[in-house]
Parts: sequence; structure tokens; C-alpha cells
Amino acid sequence: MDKPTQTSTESTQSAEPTDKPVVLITEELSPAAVIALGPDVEVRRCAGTDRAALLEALPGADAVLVRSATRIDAEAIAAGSRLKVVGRAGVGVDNVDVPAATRAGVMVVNAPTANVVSAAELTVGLLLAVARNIPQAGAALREGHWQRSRFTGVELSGKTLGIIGLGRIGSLVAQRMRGFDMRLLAYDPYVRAGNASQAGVRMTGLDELLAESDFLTVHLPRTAETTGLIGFDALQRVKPGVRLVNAARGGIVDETELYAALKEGRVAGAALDVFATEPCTDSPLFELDNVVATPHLGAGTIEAQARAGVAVAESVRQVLAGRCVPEAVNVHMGTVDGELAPWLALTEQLGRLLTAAAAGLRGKLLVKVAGEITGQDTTALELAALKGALSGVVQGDVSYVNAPLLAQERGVGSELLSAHAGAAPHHSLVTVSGALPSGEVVSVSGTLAGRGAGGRLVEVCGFEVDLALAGSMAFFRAPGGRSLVGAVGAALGGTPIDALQIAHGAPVANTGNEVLLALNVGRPVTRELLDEAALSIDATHSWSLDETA
Ligand SMILES: NC(=O)c1ccc[n+]([C@@H]2O[C@H](COP(=O)([O-])OP(=O)(O)OC[C@H]3O[C@@H](n4cnc5c(N)ncnc54)[C@H](O)[C@@H]3O)[C@@H](O)[C@H]2O)c1
Ligand SMILES: O=C(O)[C@H](O)COP(=O)(O)O
Repeated sequence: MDKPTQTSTESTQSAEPTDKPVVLITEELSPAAVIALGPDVEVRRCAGTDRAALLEALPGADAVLVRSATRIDAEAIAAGSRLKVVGRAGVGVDNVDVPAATRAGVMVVNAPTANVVSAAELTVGLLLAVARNIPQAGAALREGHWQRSRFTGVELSGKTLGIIGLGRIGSLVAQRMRGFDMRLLAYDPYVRAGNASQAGVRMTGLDELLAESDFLTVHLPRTAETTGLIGFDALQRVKPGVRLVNAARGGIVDETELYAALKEGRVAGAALDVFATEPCTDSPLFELDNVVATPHLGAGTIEAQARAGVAVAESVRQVLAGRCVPEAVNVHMGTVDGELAPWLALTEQLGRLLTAAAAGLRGKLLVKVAGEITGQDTTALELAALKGALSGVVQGDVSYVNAPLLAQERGVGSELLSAHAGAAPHHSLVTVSGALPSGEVVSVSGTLAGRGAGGRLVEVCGFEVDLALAGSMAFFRAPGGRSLVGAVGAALGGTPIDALQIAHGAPVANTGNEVLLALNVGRPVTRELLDEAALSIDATHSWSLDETA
């Protein structure tokens, strides 16, 4: 799809058939997101929090665009029988069952950087609010109370800020709070201390951070490991009088334990933007004077919403157009630029051909890339070979998303070897190889003849060929030295033969007296015709591939 010039077609949820891919939007997104989706999709809407409506709308959707309030769990993924992508217009994907999406071959994309500045700025606001009681003082004033001493606060300057999770947002918070003359500590076992110290942050263990911090701020993803991390134990170990901010995810701070610690005064104040269950309107925490609360507003700015909406809409368009995106949460394809794209298609075809030649898939798939193309990130070619190889042996859809999982389940491994040398006489070459049960190695190699040109098959099992890798193809390995062409032609009956090559074993490999007969044929060759032709020339091995399907 090209850059959008018109907005997409919009409709409320409808069962009307449409030619365009359907993008289901389940939460409030920036209008810029809908514009970015472009005219080639039909936009439908439903409330993601209305479970019944969501499950009813999902079967008609090719893509679903959500924020944090829509639960895309295994049931929702199963309901989305034609779903190709879940787009999360924001950072956290804890509301999406990513393993279930992966198994179903559905790509999950997010906008990992779109709202981080807004979230960091809200955190700064919450730190100031909890230090100076700003919202409480304002609310009291509106009720007619001019109470200056009641709302006496504390300074940030000179205090220690403990940052739990020094990722994108934690780092932006650190950068900003240095300007407030705070001493910065961070706990994040996955961050290198060297990088942190350059940013003026000292990495510590969690215990030390809890014991030394006057303010704590949480910037973790919600995972099994982080849920309840700031619970009874951690809150026993804090510096008495600490003030706590959580603008990451509800549930990381245990709300019941926090309530107890606030009541006791061990925690002097808390500012919470996120809650274990959202929306949250009647928490006991809201009864406490020393609690500041906002309704999950971290990403709630015009700028962040526009960035997140546009970024994820762009990714969804790309995925619907069959392209790969770097923001995919559950596919790791490296960088895929325009130049690599035709090589992906070629490698997928080679994978399919290999499975046909090897009559199945087992052991390990080796993907060798040589020549100029190795100047690029070729990681994705390994996935492409797996996708192609599996599509011949797996019931149901194989995609870049579920190919590694499906391969793993079948005990099939893969390896990518990339070396500049070894492509001659071609400018670039991809070879996919695997083993037969006998241990014999089967390989197929292909190249692209030029910009916009289709793939060429240049090697099959050690035999040199030069054939278009397209349409229907048939292959026979047979003893040489006889008239094979006439026999095969007769056996294939009226099947039009567009191109036929007889390749002799040497010099590519020691294939003895055997020859390879490779044909581009005008229509798919049935198993019966293939067997008949193979019998007529005493072929030791025959297979066909239909690339028109
Ligand atoms: N309130 C909002 O509206 C809002 C807006 C944006 C993001 N968020 C949330 O903020 C959080 C942080 O986002 P981010 O973009 O900085 O993510 P990030 O992935 O860049 O950073 C998270 C950090 O947490 C660390 N981490 C992971 N598990 C850990 C553990 N068990 N112990 C210690 N550290 C651990 C990681 O190493 C990483 O450095 C996420 O939960 C995100 O969903 C909330
Ligand atoms: O993870 C995020 O990006 C934030 O929590 C924002 O969530 P939202 O899109 O629902 O505001």
C-alpha cells in the first residue's frame, strides 16, 4: 500500500462483506491514526470493554487496534479467525495474550516510544504533586478552605529518588529529575551499570534502593516477576516517610499493602496513575488524604496520542500489505527494507521447494546467503525459509510469526549462514538445504535476475539449472544416457511444457551418471501423472511444486 492520501472508509460494526481489509478500532484513538490507516482499509469500531460486542466484531476483522482497556486474550484471538495483526497504540502489551497470538500466527505490534515522554512528564508531575500536596490543596480551596499549613510539603532537591526499572521512561525520568538536584538510584537487573552512571544514576540492589530512597518511582512492565514486587516485604524495607509514585502498571504495587503502609505512616504519600483493575473509581486508597490519583493519564497528551496512533496505524498497514515491521513484538526479523523484500519471497519459495524435494521436513534447515545481499541484515531470510518449508507440511496458516514455534514443535531447527563470497556467477545467492531420512543432503539455490525480475532457480540437489521459480514445476532424478524428454512428455499427456532442462551432475557435485530433469509446466502436475512420468524414465526421485496456488 502507498502513503494514504484519503481517509479510510468508516463504518460502525457491520456484517456487510467488504473487499478491503477490516481494521477494528476498540478504543479512543487520535483522528490522525484513522487518517494514517489510509483509504485501502475499512475501519469499524466497537467498544473494547464491551466483551460481547468485541467477540462479535472480531471474526470480521483483519486487524484490531487497541489501547490498554481492551483484553485481547486467547478467546479474543480465537474469535478473530482472519486476524493478521493486533496493533497496540502504546507501550504495554500486558492486555494482549502474545503467546496465543504467536501460536495463531497473528502479529502483535506496538508503539514502544510514542508516549514515553508524556509518561515521564506525568511522573514528574506526580512526584511534585505528592511532595507538595497540590491536588489536595486545590480541592480543599474549591471547597472554601484556605489551609496553608495543612498542606505543607517537602522539597525534592537534595533528596534521593529510587527508580525501579531504568528503561525508556525510567531513564527519561532520571534525566528530568537531575534538574531538580535529586540523587538518583536505580534498580534494574537488566541494565548495565556503566550506561546508568553516564546518566548520573547509580545502580543498586532493590534492598539498598528501598532503604535509601526518599521517593520511589516505578517504571516496570507488568509481568509474572514484577506483579506484587512492591508488596508487604518491600514496603517493610522502605525508608520511613518515603513517597511512592506508580505510573507504570497497576498490580506491581500491591494496593492493599500500600494502603496499610500509608495508614501506618511508613509511606508518607503515594501518587498512582495506574491500578490493578481499571477503570478504578472506588478504591479505599482514594479515602486517604496523602494519596494523589489520576485515571491512567500517562499517555494522555495530544502529542503522545497522535504519535502512538499514527505509528501503530502505519505498522498495521504494512502488515496488512504483507510486509514486516520492526515494531513487531512477537517476530524478530531484523531490518527489512525494500531491497530485501523480493529476497524474502524467493527464499520462501526455496523453502517450499526444499520440502517438496525432501518429501517432508526434518532435522535442520540451513539457509546460506552469499553475495551483495549480505551487506544487509538478512536475519529475516531464515524465517522466510522456515515459513516456506513449513507451509507444505502444516495444516493451517504459517506466518513469519508462528513459523519458529511450529518448527520447534516439529523438532526442526534452522541456521543462517551469511558470507559475501560464494555467490559467483550471480551477484547474490540463497541456498536452502536439509537432509533426507537417508542422511543425503538436499539443496536448492535461487537468485533474482534483476530489479523487479522474478526468482530464478539455479541449483537443485547439486545440479546446475536456470529456470523461472514460478508457476507449476516438476522435477525428476533419473539415470542418464537415454531419451528422457520424449518419455516424460508422453507421460505428462497434454500438460504444456514451457521450459525443460536436463542437468548433468558434475561439475557442481558428484552426482555420478544421474541427471536432473527440471520442467516449468503450464498447469499443476497431479501425483498420478508425476508417478507415471517417473516410472517411464526409471526416475529414482520425482516431485512437483505449484507456485500458482
Ligand atoms: N501510565 C501510562 O499511561 C504509561 C504510559 C507509557 C508506559 N507505561 C508503562 O510504563 C512501564 C515502563 O515503560 P517503558 O517504556 O519504560 O518500558 P521499558 O521496557 O523501556 O523499560 C522497562 C524496564 O524494566 C526493566 N525490568 C523488567 N523486568 C524487571 C524486573 N523484574 N526487575 C527490575 N527491572 C525490570 C527492564 O530491564 C527495562 O529496563 C510499562 O509498564 C509501560 O506499560 C505507562
Ligand atoms: O502502556 C502504555 O502505553 C500506557 O499505559 C498507555 O496506555 P493507554 O494507551 O491505554 O493510555
